[in-house]
Amino acid sequence: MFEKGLLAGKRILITGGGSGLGAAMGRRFVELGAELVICGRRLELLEDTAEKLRSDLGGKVSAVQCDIRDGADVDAMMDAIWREAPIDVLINNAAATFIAQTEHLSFRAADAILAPTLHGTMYCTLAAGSRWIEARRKGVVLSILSTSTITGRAFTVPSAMAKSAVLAMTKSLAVEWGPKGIRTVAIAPGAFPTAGASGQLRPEGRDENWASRNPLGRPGEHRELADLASFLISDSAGYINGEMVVQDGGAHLRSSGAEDLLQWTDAQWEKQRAARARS
Ligand SMILES: CCCCCCC/C=C/C(=O)SCCNC(=O)CCNC(=O)[C@H](O)C(C)(C)COP(=O)(O)OP(=O)(O)OC[C@H]1O[C@@H](n2cnc3c(N)ncnc32)[C@H](O)[C@@H]1OP(=O)(O)O
Ligand SMILES: NC(=O)C1=CN([C@@H]2O[C@H](COP(=O)(O)OP(=O)(O)OC[C@H]3O[C@@H](n4cnc5c(N)ncnc54)[C@H](OP(=O)(O)O)[C@@H]3O)[C@@H](O)[C@H]2O)C=CC1
Repeated sequence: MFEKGLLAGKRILITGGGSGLGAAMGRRFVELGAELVICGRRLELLEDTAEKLRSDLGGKVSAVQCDIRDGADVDAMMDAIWREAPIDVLINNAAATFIAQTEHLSFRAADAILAPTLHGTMYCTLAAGSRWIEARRKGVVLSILSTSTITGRAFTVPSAMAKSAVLAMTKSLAVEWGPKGIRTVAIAPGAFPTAGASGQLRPEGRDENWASRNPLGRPGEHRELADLASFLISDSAGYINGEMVVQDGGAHLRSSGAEDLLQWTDAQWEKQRAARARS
């Protein structure tokens, strides 16, 4: 679909690049010629992913441990990256979520979602953007959001709030940083099964028929998202700025994806809380 060297010469940082969609995007970017840096909290996972990419594809891939909830950690990571070479693209992919009845969320639980998904994303964007602007370099920020930015989403309210805020950031910075050569873009994926998303969002007992209710009758494939991301960060998309592309098979036109949970009984929610307390 793409020229082999579509991303040649680009150095890309993916937050949460050790697993799930972050790892899938990383693989595609390296296939297309990019140099990759992946970060997250679990160094062993990151090293394993980086090693697999290097041995499969032969590209330059490095792993950095960083908790994006901590601004000082983000700055230290960016300093270390910049000492080697500046990045050209930041992928804001790391995030957290879980299903819960909102009235049962403690403040700490709300912060557990908002801290990486909103604050961490802002810290990474600021840390990359300020360095690009100081050096008068071009850059691209691609944020992985959600269709909850359009529909809202019951039972994952802090995630919907954080993703909507990052969409506002994407649109606002398109205007403020566009003149400085920095593009900000976003993808709103529908359901792309990953261990992280399934673990947090699809506990045992939740409706199994969600994929068949998608207008296209299937979930997304990681490769499809990775291809869209590759295009959006490439020079071929150089005139796309401030936009969020929805990639969900049309699912959000039908429902937000949380309506099955409205049927859950208090007993089911109680069971969900108890299962978490035991884990
Ligand atoms: C059409 C459908 C499309 C679907 C769209 C989906 C859109 C978004 C998807 C995603 O984001 S998928 C990515 C999912 N991946 C992850 O979440 C991975 C990262 N996860 C984590 O870091 C953690 O699992 C966590 C969920 C953030 C928890 O992290 P943390 O270590 O900070 O938590 P704790 O210290 O254990 O607890 C803090 C606080 O939060 C409460 N809490 C934690 N989990 C739950 C839960 N499942 N339910 C309710 N409350 C929870 C915990 O009890 C603590 O609060 P207090 O008890 O101290 O008050
Ligand atoms: N899969 C899906 O269906 C959908 C996913 N999305 C979005 O796609 C993105 C990827 O999700 P997905 O691949 O499914 O899930 P994963 O759980 O695999 O990805 C989350 C990644 O973020 C990292 N991460 C979490 N917290 C932090 C932190 N504080 N600091 C640094 N890294 C962190 C995790 O690594 P570690 O734990 O090692 O830190 C992990 O690699 C997310 O933004 C998600 O909201 C949106 C809609 C649907």
